[in-house]
Amino acid sequence: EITKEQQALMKIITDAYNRHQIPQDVAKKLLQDQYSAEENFLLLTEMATSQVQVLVEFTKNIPGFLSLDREDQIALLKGSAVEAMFLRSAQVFSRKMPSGHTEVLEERIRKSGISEEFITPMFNFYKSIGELHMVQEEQALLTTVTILTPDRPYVKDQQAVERLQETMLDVLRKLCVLQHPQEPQYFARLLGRLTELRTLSHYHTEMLASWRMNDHKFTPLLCEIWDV
Ligand SMILES: CC(C)c1onc(-c2c(Cl)cccc2Cl)c1COc1ccc(-c2ccc3c(C(=O)O)c[nH]c3c2)cc1
Repeated sequence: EITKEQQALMKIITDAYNRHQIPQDVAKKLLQDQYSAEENFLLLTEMATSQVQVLVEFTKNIPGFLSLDREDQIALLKGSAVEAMFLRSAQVFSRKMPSGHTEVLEERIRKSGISEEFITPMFNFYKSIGELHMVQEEQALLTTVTILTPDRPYVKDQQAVERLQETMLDVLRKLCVLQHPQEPQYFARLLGRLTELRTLSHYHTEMLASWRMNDHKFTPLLCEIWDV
């Protein structure tokens, strides 16, 4: 019983999610043939920077987001960027990119100076997302729900964010029932992934600290969004 408004909302968000992707010429750089830890780190930094730009554009298309307090918009983007990028890169793995980016992306992540203690949970997450076989509407809405998390640091008007997130959760819940009728727990499993994302986000903070200790440089955009 998805209403007409909810269908319109889902279409806006899914179209925006599909429209805002890393440009193919940037994604293709993953296929170049240098595989040193240094080269991998530089390429992943380029991917992440491009992905953040794509994420900012996508977020502007979330109905109601631009009506939030300007500083809260920034706080939501900073607080959710890593989680949104885990979701997006997870979809690259589960989509089994035809252009073979999947294997190459995995290879570069595994050999970019990330310690094994973070690699294991990261790829377990990628596997658990792949097993959900989300349709693109679910992927777009799950990313939107993640961005609209009210309890990020420095968010002032949490109620306003909560109202928006609840609207999106209601659509996502109905969509899950429609798309996975044989699995009544599917929506709950999706929300369980959001908990896993928070844990990965904490690991990511340590990954950044370790890269910085080894004198790795990030781009100005990543320094701004990750306060590094
Ligand atoms: C600063 C660097 C070293 C970093 O720090 N933490 C992480 C990091 C890591 Cl290593 C894992 C998860 C999240 C983050 Cl932020 C990263 C690298 O982040 C990314 C972000 C996004 C892609 C990514 C997205 C889409 C596509 C795509 C398509 O859509 O067609 C094709 N190729 C894609 C590549 C890859 C790597």
